[in-house]
Amino acid sequence: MPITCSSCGVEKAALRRPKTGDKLCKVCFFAAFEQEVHEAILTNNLFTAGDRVAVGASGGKDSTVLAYVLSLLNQRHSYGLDLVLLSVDEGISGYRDDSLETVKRNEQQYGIPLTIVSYQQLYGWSMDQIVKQIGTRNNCTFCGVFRRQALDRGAFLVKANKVATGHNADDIAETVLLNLIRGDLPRLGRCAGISTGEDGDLPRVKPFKYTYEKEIVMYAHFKKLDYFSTECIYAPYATRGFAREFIKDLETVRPSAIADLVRAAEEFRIGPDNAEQLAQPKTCQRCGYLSSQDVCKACLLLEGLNTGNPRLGFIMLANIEGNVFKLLSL
Ligand SMILES: Nc1ncnc2c1ncn2[C@@H]1O[C@H](COP(=O)(O)OP(=O)(O)OP(=O)(O)O)[C@@H](O)[C@H]1O
Repeated sequence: MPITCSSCGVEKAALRRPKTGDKLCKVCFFAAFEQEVHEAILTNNLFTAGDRVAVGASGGKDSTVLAYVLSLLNQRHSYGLDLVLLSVDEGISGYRDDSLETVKRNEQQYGIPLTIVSYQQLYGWSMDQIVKQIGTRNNCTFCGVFRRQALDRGAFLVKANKVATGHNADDIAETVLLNLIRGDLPRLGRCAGISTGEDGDLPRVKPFKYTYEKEIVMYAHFKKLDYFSTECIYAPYATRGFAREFIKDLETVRPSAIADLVRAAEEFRIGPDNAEQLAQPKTCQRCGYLSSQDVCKACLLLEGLNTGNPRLGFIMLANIEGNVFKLLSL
């Protein structure tokens, strides 16, 4: 006997929402999903009419759904946003080149203009070249630091005043756990924020902060969105993967684990000692882009690469972060 949608009471239920357990038809699921993102945007004042928003577009499920839903909500609720797609080509053959083809199709499908910036063009190094130099152990650190700055630089290039990324509740829960393991209290207190850098030139917002990854996948699947679903070829070595597996296991005994981890970090109060460690935003003395230190992390890592001693950049980075675990992993 088919189960009826618990929202409209008319249509056949097509799915069980991972977040609430509700059995819904496709139309009611779409409506609930979109409404929750809309409420997260409104409640947290993520956007102001006239904002030019660079949507970080990797071609993966999260950013593809984000671009689609932002464009839909922008029209439906007249947000008055000027949306642009911004992709960073890290130079990973067999991975990013394929996913960028997806973003190029999304540009046509959603009618949002796309700009691509590359590590090669910005730093003179592709990730393939970096991995050749340093191997696959610490490569995600280089990629993460460069991507963060590349998104800033791309956003300045297209004259965006805000960056939106597809980070979802699962991503944030993983970050909470990683910061806890590292004992990085200043970051622990900050990582669950739905927006960062509000005081600076380029705030970043995460409209999917409360959205579960499983629901994003369901949304993309039922809407038949065009996205790229292969994992990064260099990612299997990242610590984040282990945090992800741990949270998945935890969810089997505690289904609210993701929401709990996000809430725990939100509730976390930064004491005066840790507050001092929260560096104020400034500009890098070398490249002039946003930095929390006199010389930004990208420039430190680049110095190591360009002097043929990539470990040096990594050590300098670990030192300014006071991250003994990074040093131990060398
Ligand atoms: N190469 C890139 N170019 C532009 N934005 C990116 C890129 N990589 C990541 N991002 C942005 O950062 C967010 C989080 O990236 P992450 O690497 O965690 O991927 P993810 O969780 O698999 O997301 P997605 O499914 O969108 O790839 C993405 O949703 C996207 O907004």
